[in-house]
Formats: sequence, C-alpha cells, structure tokens
Amino acid sequence: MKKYNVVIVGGGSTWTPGLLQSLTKNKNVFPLNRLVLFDIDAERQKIIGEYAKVLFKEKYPELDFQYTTDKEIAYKNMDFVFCQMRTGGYAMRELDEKIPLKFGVIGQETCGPGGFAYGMRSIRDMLQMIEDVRKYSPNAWILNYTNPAAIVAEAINRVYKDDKRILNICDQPVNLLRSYGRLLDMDPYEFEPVYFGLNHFGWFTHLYDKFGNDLVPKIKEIIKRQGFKPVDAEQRDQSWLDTYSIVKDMLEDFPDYLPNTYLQYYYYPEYKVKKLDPNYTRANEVMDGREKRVFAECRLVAEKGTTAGSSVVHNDAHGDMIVEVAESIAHNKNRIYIIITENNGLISNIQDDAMVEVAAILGVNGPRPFGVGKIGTFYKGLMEQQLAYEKLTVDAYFEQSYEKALQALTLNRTVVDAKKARKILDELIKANKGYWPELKKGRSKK
Ligand SMILES: NC(=O)c1ccc[n+]([C@@H]2O[C@H](COP(=O)([O-])OP(=O)(O)OC[C@H]3O[C@@H](n4cnc5c(N)ncnc54)[C@H](O)[C@@H]3O)[C@@H](O)[C@H]2O)c1
Ligand SMILES: O=P(O)(O)OC[C@H]1O[C@H](O[C@H]2[C@H](O)[C@@H](O)[C@@H](O)O[C@@H]2CO)[C@H](O)[C@@H](O)[C@@H]1O
Ligand SMILES: [Mn+2]
Repeated sequence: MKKYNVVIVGGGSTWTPGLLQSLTKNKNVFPLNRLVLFDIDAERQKIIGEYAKVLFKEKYPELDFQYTTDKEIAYKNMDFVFCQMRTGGYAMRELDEKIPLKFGVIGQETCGPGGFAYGMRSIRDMLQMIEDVRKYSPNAWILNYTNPAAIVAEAINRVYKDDKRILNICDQPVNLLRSYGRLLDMDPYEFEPVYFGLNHFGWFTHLYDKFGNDLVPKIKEIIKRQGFKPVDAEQRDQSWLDTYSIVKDMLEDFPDYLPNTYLQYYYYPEYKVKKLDPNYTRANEVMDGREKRVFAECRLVAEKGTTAGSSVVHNDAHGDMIVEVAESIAHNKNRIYIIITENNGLISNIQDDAMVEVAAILGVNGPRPFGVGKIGTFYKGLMEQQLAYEKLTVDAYFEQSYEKALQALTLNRTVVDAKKARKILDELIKANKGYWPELKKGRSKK
C-alpha cells in the first residue's frame, strides 16, 4: 500500500496530540511515510513535537517524523496538508469573545462579531499558507479545519476557485452523529446523513440507518423527552453541556429538523447573552483547561520518555474525521462526510456561489455532494441573512472597506442594530491592529 507524506499546519495546536493518535490508530489503513509538524510558534511546536517523538517511538517506529518552523521542510513533497491554525492565539480569541459582550452582544469564537474578527485575521494567513504549499507541493490535498470555516472557505473560494484539492471541513456534524449514536445505542458509522446549511449553521433533515429507516423522528422524540448530551459528556466543560442541552429547546420551537448546536446563538441571542459571563468566556475556560492539560501532559510524556498512563486526549472525533477524510480521498473509498463546498444548485433556492455545508461522497476526485432541493422559507431566510453577512465580511477584507464591515455586522442576527455594530466594529479594529487589513471609509463597491 502507498505510504503518504502529511504535514500538520498549526502543529502546536491543542488538537494535535489527538490527531497524532488518530494517525497512529489508522496506520494500517492510511500508512504514512513522512509526517511533519509545522507551526510559527517554535515553543508550542517543540512541546507537542517532543511528545510526538515518544508516541511514535512506541507506536510508529518506521515513521519519518520531524517538527519544524521552516516552510520548505514542512511543505516539500507532501500528499496531504492538515491545517488547524489560530491567528492571534487564545489571547485574541478572548478579545473576540469579550468585546461584543461589553455591548450586550454574543461573544463567541465563530459566531457573531467574534467570528467576524477571527475571520478577518484568519484569511491572510490561510491564503499565505496555500501559496506556500502550492510552491512546494502543487498537487497536495489541503484539508482545512481553521475557523471560522465559513468565512475562510468563502475567501479561499474567491482566490483559488479552480484549485479542486482544497477542502474545508468541520467536526461538529461528526460529533453530533456520534452523540446521536450514543443516544440510540447505535454505531454512528452506520448512519447516512442528509444535511444542509452553512458552516455552524445547518440542519440534519434525515438520518438513515443501514436498512433505510429514517432515525430523525426517534432522535427528536428522545431529545424532547430526556434532553441531549455530547458523546463525550463526561469529559466536557459545563459550557458544552449547556450547549447540547439547549437542543431540546430548539426542537420545541422548530421541530422540523435536528439543528447544529451553533444555531443556539442565532435563535436565542438575548437568552444566551444573559448566560455568558463577560469576565470569563470560553477562551478562559480553554486556557485554564484544555490548553494547560494538553501542554502539561505532553511535557510529562517527553520527560518520562513513555506515553504509558498518559491521557492527553479524550474526544477523538476531531482527529478521526480528518484522517478518515484523507483516507477516503486517497483510497477512493467514497464514504459519506459532511463537508463545505460551493452550492451550484445543491440547495436549489440558494444562490450558486454560496459555500454550503452538505453531505458528500468523498473519493479520489474530491467531494461529490448530495443536493437537497428547495428549502422552506424559514431556513432560506435564516441562511440568506447569514450568507450575506459572511460574503460582506470577505468583501470587507478584500476591499479594505469599513462600510462593508459595518454592513456585515449589522446583518448578523446576533447584532442587528447598526449603532451597536459600529461601536463593536470600532473596538475590534483597535484590538486587531496588525492582524486585519486597514479598513478605510468610502471605498465600498456595491
Ligand atoms: N473546523 C472545526 O470544526 C474545528 C474544530 C476544532 C478546532 N478548529 C480550529 O482549529 C484551530 C486550532 O485550534 P486550537 O484551539 O487548538 O488553537 P491553538 O491556538 O491551540 O492552536 C493553533 C496553532 O496554530 C499556530 N499558528 C498560528 N498561526 C499560524 C500560521 N500562520 N501558520 C502555522 N501555524 C500557525 C499557533 O502557534 C498554534 O500553535 C483553530 O482555528 C480552531 O478554530 C476547527
Ligand atoms: O471551544 P473549544 O475550543 O473547545 O471548541 C471550539 C470548536 O468546537 C467544535 O468542535 C468540537 C468538536 O466538534 C468535537 O468533536 C470535539 O472535538 O470538541 C470540539 C470542541 O470542544 C467546532 O466544530 C469547532 O469548529 C470549534 O473550533
Ligand atoms: Mn466546526
């Protein structure tokens, strides 16, 4: 079997140890020749890289492994690029979440003004990464997790429309499938989902078992009766448990489909703002929790020279998904995953150039997505407003337009009020100096 060369961009990410374990677990079906971790932060990279050396000495001794901050070493002769970078780190995530909350607006990593600010930071680094990769590995598949995936995907599609080997993915639908599996006591790998929406803004309309029975009615009934928990509830922070438990409310209000958990911020912005603590947001929870745990554990493993007794990762949906997607492409497995792709009639009453999230067969030529036909007025209305926000955000980036940025934020359901949008935008501009292009007034194309 062919052995592949893979680079992980954002090798110092808190998700990297889990991804390394997924690669190890899948070495018989997706064998690697060479693996490189690349990061711009040498210190973070070293800690995870030294952990990786110990893991591979034990479980993957044949692997040619290296960690680096050198782009040429990272990107040369690669078959797959797995990307999960965070421009500005958790320090900027904290500001993305706290600034909107000062104005009584949702403060969240990928939704609302937080997602807008993060998107404006991610675009530049993501486009640079693709340019660098294409210089050294013109045919490598680029599988991207970097958030906010909706905005990143829209920006990439404008510059690299003809590059058919870039795929943006999100692990939240997979995580939901695993959680439905736990609820029903069934194997989620046997599910065949029908899904539509935008990233972090979508719905499961059907979920077929291997006999063709639709499980959605049963899942709805169970959630309405007993609530909903993530597959790895025992390891989750309280904020994630709250997120899953609100699915019950969403189903009571809008019972058509199973919602992506991120819809909570758009259905219930006022309620959620009241629940969020403006002085201690999810970024704080992650910095005090996952980040500390992962880095402490990696240091310990490197010091002891063994992974015995180490429990650096709990949830493996994130690592598993990207490895399985790569394997499905590499070996033309034609398995079904929920991915982000250009609409082109998949949702027939949504514009063609929307980057939508739908189920697709994944093989050697990339995704062959499934269409869902016409969607109902409520879903169309929600999606078009969010889509306009996403497109205007990307316009604001490329046109360096203050007006487009203001339009984008005003259209976001979590903001709505233009005066509030302006105040938040002005403060985000100050906080993101050096990360965003300079936004200028009076240069907006219609
Ligand atoms: N799509 C999804 O469903 C999904 C799921 C989980 C995480 N994510 C995303 O994965 C990323 C990593 O998340 P995290 O919480 O582990 O963050 P993190 O800050 O722990 O890790 C990100 C790493 O990227 C590095 N980095 C920053 N800019 C870079 C650049 N230009 N080139 C290379 N490396 C760079 C940082 O130094 C850091 O080590 C984020 O974008 C997050 O939103 C996406
Ligand atoms: O707040 P964080 O940093 O914990 O998570 C933000 C990410 O949340 C989603 O990812 C889930 C993922 O679906 C699940 O499989 C598991 O790995 O936990 C993650 C969160 O804990 C979301 O899909 C990502 O886009 C977010 O970045
Ligand atoms: Mn996601």
